[in-house]
Amino acid sequence: MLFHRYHGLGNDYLVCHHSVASLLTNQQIQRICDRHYGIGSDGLLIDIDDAEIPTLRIINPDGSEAEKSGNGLRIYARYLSDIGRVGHAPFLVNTLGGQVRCEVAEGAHQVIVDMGQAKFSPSALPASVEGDDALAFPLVVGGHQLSATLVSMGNPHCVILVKKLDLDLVRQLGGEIETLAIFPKRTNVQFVEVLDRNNISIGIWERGAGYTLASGSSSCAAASAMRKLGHVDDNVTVHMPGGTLAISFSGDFQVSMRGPVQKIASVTLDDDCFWGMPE
Ligand SMILES: N[C@H](CCC[C@H](N)C(=O)O)C(=O)O
Repeated sequence: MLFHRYHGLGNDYLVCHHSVASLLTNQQIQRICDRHYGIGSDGLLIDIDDAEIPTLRIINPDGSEAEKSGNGLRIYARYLSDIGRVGHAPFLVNTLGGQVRCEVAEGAHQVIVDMGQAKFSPSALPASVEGDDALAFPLVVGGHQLSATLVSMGNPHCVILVKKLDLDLVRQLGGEIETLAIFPKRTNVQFVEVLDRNNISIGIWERGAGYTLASGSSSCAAASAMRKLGHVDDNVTVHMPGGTLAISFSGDFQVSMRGPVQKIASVTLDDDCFWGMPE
């Protein structure tokens, strides 16, 4: 079975055709994503090419399915370019979290994705929080008084504004916030420090993946929350441990993301990877 391994700012994914994915159980996908017993990855991207518009499914390392992934979409767009299915003209991609527009820039190392509209209604995540939006609301987690803003990019995000970013706190509290009862489908988590009106620094805890070096939808959500709160302007550089993404806003919180993609390898998986697993 053939997999293609890419990363976007250190948020790495395996890509495979749906004819390969259809042979795999959810347990086997989790094994493939394991960094010791499998190839290792922050998730699996499944290319569904039997429709006129390319369709992407996104499976997290814990086997859960995500509605959208920003780095995943940039990687998928680059993969479609590498296999010659698209050129440099913009094209549409369908995801569970909605249709997006992608463009692979010259040289294929930069990809632009119009990620759709940021939504602030708790019901969009979903989250069981009263009101039309949940902006800078108090959340007590692990004895810490936090200020949370909820955003949907098609997938759910809980954005925590802090004075000073502490990545250890992201690792310490991320999993507890991810699984709070107010998030029936769990949530992605970002801790955000506003550097100035055009720069933010974020730490990421991903739903179904844990701490990651970068996240596209998290960057969009964090920048959108800070814009909604009036802390940033229409163009924001998001600084993450894995690198930076350029986020820009148009209209009513329509979010565009531009950033790099690199191919690492194509990998043929040996069936022995699954030896000893329950049938
Ligand atoms: N784990 C996320 C999906 C991947 C998000 C991240 N890798 C990105 O680049 O947006 C979720 O369950 O919503």
